Amino acid sequence: AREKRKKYPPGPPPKFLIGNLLDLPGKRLGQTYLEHGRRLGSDIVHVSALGNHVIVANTREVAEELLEKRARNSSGRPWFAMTKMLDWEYNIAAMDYGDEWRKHRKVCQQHFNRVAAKSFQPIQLQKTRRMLVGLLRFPEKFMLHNRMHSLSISMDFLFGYQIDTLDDPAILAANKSLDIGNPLFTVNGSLITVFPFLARVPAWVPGAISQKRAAEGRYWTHEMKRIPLEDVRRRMDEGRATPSLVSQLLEKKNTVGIADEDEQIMNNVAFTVYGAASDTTISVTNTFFYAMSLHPEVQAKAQAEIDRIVGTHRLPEFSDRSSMPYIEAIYREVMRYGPPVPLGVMHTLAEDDYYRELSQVFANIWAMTHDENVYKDPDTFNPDRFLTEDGELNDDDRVLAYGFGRRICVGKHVASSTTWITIVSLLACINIGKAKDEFGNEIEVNREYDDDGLLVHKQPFKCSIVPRSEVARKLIEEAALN
Ligand code: HEM
Repeated sequence: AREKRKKYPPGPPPKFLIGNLLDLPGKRLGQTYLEHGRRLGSDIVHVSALGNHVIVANTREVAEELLEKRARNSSGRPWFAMTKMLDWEYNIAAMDYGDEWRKHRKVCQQHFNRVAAKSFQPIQLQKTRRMLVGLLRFPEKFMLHNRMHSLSISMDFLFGYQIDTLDDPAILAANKSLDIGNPLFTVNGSLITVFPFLARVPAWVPGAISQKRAAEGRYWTHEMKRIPLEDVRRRMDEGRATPSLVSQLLEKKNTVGIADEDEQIMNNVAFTVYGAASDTTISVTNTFFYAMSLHPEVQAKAQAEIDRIVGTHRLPEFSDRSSMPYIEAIYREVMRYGPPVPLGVMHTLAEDDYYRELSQVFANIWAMTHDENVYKDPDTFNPDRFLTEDGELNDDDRVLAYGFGRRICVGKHVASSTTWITIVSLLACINIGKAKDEFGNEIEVNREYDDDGLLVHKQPFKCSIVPRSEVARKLIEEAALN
């Protein structure tokens, strides 16, 4: 046993059986593991509990070595007893490395690669303009508009499903299902839930899911799948379906016919993406609102670039993207400053590769994007760090927030264009600043984030949102008519 122990990198001392479980907070894990690493003088940290091992890679070099150079042995996901109990086997992010995953990933690549992802641009543009209208009418509800925005984009391209309210039953079901399933993907989750006799993990153990909660999870997962599928089928029968990934597949099924397996794969892609695409993008856009409310100087510089390239008499289009390095730098900086999945998603390190026993590796994306040796003053929001002295983009173009290796986010081109068009359209039309109280005093912005161990979200905060000019207001109103 001593031999084995020696093979693991350093970590906080484990307690008998429960190991490090009770030492580990459920929040701010990026920071916690970075601090452990610093204290131990190591860029890899090891924690264990109940016979499960987790390795956290704190630097980009270690993550690239383990998850990219050794990708053949580090592209799996653990077998979760809970995945089955929650009926989460549809979820591509949770599938182990193998043929099943490969087939699903291939379909994702076909639809979400850099070129194919362009077909979603009309939807992204239309929904972004709708968000602008919402902000004009109810600016204080910016976080709700942001949620609607992100969800309505993916539900539209996946199912042609239109969302008009956040009380939409498909959205409620997805939220409930994800609330129960997401904790599996956290460090604490992987320390306990890969445990085959999960049912015996007592309910007081952080992250344990009771049988009752699992049953609830199954119910909501079922609803989350049923509602949009029934909707798209009904609209097709009535001849009023708009083109979407699922409707195109059903169309093909009704004409030339397709294998049941292909239908199942497409459905799984749609169900997975509706979870994977929304909360992540929502988190990024809220971080953008937050950063803008604190940095009027960044906003002014961005608006000068927009006015120079786009002018003030039309709204930005995707074709403007490559002409605006400063906006691109803001996109990169938002992703660096507030990576929505700070510890990424675990990869299983196959036996006999690096360490003797099976373990899960997490890439500490937060630590990498806040590494002082790479990013000076990492806690300061500063897009200039992505520009050269003459204002061109520098070569730091890898967005680490999308993860690593063969499991890297397969939706990164979709995510990038949704985020970009949102950022540039908001900057073009509105000014974001600190809100004022009834006496005209600025209200301090709440800086805290909520954190469920997988995703981080800005806590609600107040900011002021006003049209940049009368011309901008008119542009938004005209866009609403299209
Ligand atoms: C800013 C938004 C987004 C961020 C920050 C993000 C981040 C991530 C991360 C960190 C992973 C895990 C990578 C790893 O295991 O190393 C992931 C996986 C995934 N993402 Fe995204 N994502 C975003 C948006 C999207 C969108 C828009 C889609 C779909 C169109 C998507 C689909 C997926 C899928 C299907 C997986 C699972 C891939 C697999 O396990 O093979 N994501 N994402």
